[in-house]
Amino acid sequence: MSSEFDYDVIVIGAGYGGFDAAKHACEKGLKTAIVEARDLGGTCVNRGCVPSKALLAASGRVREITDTDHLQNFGIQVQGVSFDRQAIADHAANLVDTVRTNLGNTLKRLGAEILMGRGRLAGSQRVTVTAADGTEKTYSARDVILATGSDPFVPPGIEIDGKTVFTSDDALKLETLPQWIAIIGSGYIGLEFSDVYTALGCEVTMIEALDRLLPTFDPDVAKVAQRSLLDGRDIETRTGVLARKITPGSPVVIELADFETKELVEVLEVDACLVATGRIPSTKNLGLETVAVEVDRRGFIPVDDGMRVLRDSKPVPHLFAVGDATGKLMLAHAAAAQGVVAIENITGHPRSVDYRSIPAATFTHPEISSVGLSEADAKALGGQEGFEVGSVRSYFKANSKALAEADADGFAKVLFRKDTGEVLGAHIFGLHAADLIQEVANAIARRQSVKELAFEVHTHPTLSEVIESAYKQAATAIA
Ligand SMILES: Cc1cc2nc3c(=O)[nH]c(=O)nc-3n(C[C@H](O)[C@H](O)[C@H](O)COP(=O)(O)OP(=O)(O)OC[C@H]3O[C@@H](n4cnc5c(N)ncnc54)[C@H](O)[C@@H]3O)c2cc1C
Ligand SMILES: NC(=O)c1ccc[n+]([C@@H]2O[C@H](COP(=O)([O-])OP(=O)(O)OC[C@H]3O[C@@H](n4cnc5c(N)ncnc54)[C@H](O)[C@@H]3O)[C@@H](O)[C@H]2O)c1
Repeated sequence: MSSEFDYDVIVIGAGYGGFDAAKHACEKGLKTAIVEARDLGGTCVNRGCVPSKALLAASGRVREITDTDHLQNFGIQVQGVSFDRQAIADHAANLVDTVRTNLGNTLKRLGAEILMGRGRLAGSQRVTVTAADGTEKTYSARDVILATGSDPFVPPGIEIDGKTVFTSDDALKLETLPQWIAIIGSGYIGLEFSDVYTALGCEVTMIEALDRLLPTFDPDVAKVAQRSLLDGRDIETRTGVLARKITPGSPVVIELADFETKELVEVLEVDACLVATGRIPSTKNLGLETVAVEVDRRGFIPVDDGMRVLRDSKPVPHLFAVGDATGKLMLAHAAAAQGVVAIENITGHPRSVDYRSIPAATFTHPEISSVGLSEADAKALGGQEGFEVGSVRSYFKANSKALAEADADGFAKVLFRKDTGEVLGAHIFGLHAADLIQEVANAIARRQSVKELAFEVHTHPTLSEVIESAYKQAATAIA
């Protein structure tokens, strides 16, 4: 026990960022407390990754066994497929319970103290916790980690009733399957839910403010993904239009305005609407003013790559922040990695987060994944540092395993330095892209060159040979 302080470390927020920080702190022998205002596990476990992947798994099965054309390739006929919406919803809810319980048990087993309530800074090295009954208690800690995560962003003019107009928080409960649903936003959440809804028989209209769909993805990957995941499923789409007013009810009324002129262009009447327009940090009322820290324009806590909170661009002693609240990469594994890095620095082992090697995946059928630099950023870096960027594509239709699965749509694009061969990034659309990206992520983490990677032997026949083929093409291109 720390004699001077109540705890060595207090973590505010028990999402993946906070959980991994607290877990690693306990493993390092630190006296640790973790404060949570809502549910252990945060967004990912309760309202994010975990339930969404459960819905995608169940609806994916429905898609598979109702895809008669695909099954025909194997000589299989299936008739009369039915599913129970509530049972699918229960599958997701039960998984959430299991994962949340496991997470709590892990923290208890490791000796972390769980303080249920809302935490806020009360000056340097002090945290006040307000419990649900209003009682307050202030604790001291040598180091404090802010891990308060994020919430759905709802643009002004959009009214949420949680029944007919909702964010992912409510959509994950799968309380209804509307006949016609509009999805606002073609990012991660919009895409994953369009996959779930179309598999379960809903008609979807997708609305995107920017002038192209899937604007956050590699443009070439986005084109192929759009063809397969949206056009191929008869999803109606609108681009360059903002959902400027949405009124819940029956029907839900959506006013669409031109993104540039802001003039009304269309009014849609649908059965339901999912608002998937990004997320904002949960950094209000955190007591940041007590340590004179200012959040940025969008509310994110400024941090360096060692996860130290910055005040006037300089680290604030004993104060760290991790996860979505920092806005670096709003992904569960990124939050977890940041939590571990914060503890390493607290325990005197200097470490920083290597964002370039953190992969991302969208769990549609098939999946989309990426790691490292976009092609535009790679070329900009090349311009600054004086190297040329190479780009190769390897297609699933040339892969025996994908052909055996009769699921050979897609490709992997690998970006590399033409001088050294160092891998700079990869963007994949295709079967199991979320698993395939890890190999490239590991290569980027080690700053490896395609010159060596091209000689690494891959199991035949596996989808991993799509990456092997890309490495070989890249090595040949610079030989
Ligand atoms: C629908 C959906 C699907 C997703 N799918 C994926 C995926 O497949 N893969 C992936 O990597 N990421 C996914 N994400 C993103 C992922 O959920 C987040 O990046 C991750 O949860 C961030 O973790 P965090 O610890 O920073 O914050 P959070 O998980 O948001 O946790 C923060 C916690 O802090 C608590 N808190 C906030 N303020 C206080 C306070 N003052 N006092 C005490 N407690 C407080 C909150 O109650 C919450 O429990 C998904 C997100 C959504 C919405
Ligand atoms: N598989 C995963 O890892 C996963 C899954 C879901 C969510 N997430 C995380 O959650 C975050 C939030 O996801 P998201 O899909 O909500 O955000 P996003 O930023 O990925 O996409 C939001 C989209 O909505 C559009 N938009 C914004 N306002 C609009 C308006 N008024 N009208 C029309 N379009 C509008 C934006 O142009 C953008 O394309 C992601 O950034 C990601 O980090 C990750």
